[in-house]
Amino acid sequence: MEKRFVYADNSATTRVSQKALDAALPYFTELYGNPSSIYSLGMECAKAVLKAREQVANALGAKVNEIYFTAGGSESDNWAIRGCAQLGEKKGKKHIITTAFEHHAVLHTCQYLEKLGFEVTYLPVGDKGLVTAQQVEDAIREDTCLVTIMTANNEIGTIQPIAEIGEVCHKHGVWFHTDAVQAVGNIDINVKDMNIDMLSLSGHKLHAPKGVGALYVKTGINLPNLIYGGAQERNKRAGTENVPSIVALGVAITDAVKDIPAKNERVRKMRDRLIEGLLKIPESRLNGDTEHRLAGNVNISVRGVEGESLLLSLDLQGVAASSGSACTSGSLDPSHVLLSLGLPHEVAHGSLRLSINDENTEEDVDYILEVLPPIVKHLRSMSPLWERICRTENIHDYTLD
Ligand SMILES: Cc1ncc(COP(=O)(O)O)c(C=O)c1O
Ligand code: FES
Repeated sequence: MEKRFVYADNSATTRVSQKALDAALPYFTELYGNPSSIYSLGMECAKAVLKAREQVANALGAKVNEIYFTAGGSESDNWAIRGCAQLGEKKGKKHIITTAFEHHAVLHTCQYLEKLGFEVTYLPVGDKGLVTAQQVEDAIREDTCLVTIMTANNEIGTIQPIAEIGEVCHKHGVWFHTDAVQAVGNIDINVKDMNIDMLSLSGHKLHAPKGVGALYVKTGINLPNLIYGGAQERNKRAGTENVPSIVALGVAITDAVKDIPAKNERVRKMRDRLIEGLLKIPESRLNGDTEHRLAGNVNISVRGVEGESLLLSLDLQGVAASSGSACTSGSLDPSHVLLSLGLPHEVAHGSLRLSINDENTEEDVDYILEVLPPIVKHLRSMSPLWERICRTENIHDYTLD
């Protein structure tokens, strides 16, 4: 098969759609006003920001004044969690519930709050990467101010029972925030039906640019500022708006939430063919639940090889993928998500995430299935770790066949 470029890392980031780019471009050139200015050029821009706010609100089933634009998923997570902690502290509530496999934007914020005297419960996610509403209910205490649990995991794609978790939180009068950065555009979301009080999303995961995102905050929650210094975002988030990116986010999210079931059916078929093909590699396993899983997520561990080596070899063949998450791929530490499933370090290290979407084709799948197994075979033939595994576990070393 001829060498081709296959982008299979859509959980790391996505391409900006042509439509989103076209909508944004005039706001760099002709329509460069400051939305706070009162002359026409400024007001044009303020109108564009309002339209984008309506588009984001519609995509989530929220009200326009419940949407705040931010600089992305990490900022939204920080704002929601630190804001709720501040509100909770005033009422003497200094306990937070989250899971062991959240994105670092959530985990590191929680760890920071622990240093300030908060107590955090990190719920275990089991070997499938799922939590239950019952686990949340059992962990709620008198002094719990916030539950923050991601809608879909960025590494293994597992989808949590958000509506049930939200219901339990409301029963006990606890705020519920969800990091839906990986979920928006991939599963249908309605913040009211799903009992969500706060939700983080990020533009670059849904075909808008990097560095723009939003936080949904339910009416009635008076979240304190994360950034002070101006009246933007209804006095809550200072700083001149990133108008072109906000416009692009409005357009991109409107498209992203259209016809999700139909889009997913096609993506899921490709994903399942990938999984089936890759699991033919001896001593490989799929990480995370098979059913409650994003349609485009494949996460496999291949024993006896390093995830990093797999990535480099795949890159030479034109395939862009990821090992663990984008941040962890730069380091040699195994992913905290895979460790939270109970995988031994050795297995977690040999993990590969392929995240496809509706821009991928059946030919992409064919290509990955053609190039990956020989890469594994080659890497194993040079791996002292694989040799040791074969020797100690009496596995037939097929790389020598
Ligand atoms: C689940 C999750 N939360 C938060 C983020 C951070 O988003 P951003 O890159 O927009 O700050 C990411 C991106 O990797 C993510 O996957
Ligand atoms: S990009 Fe997701 S872990 Fe950093």
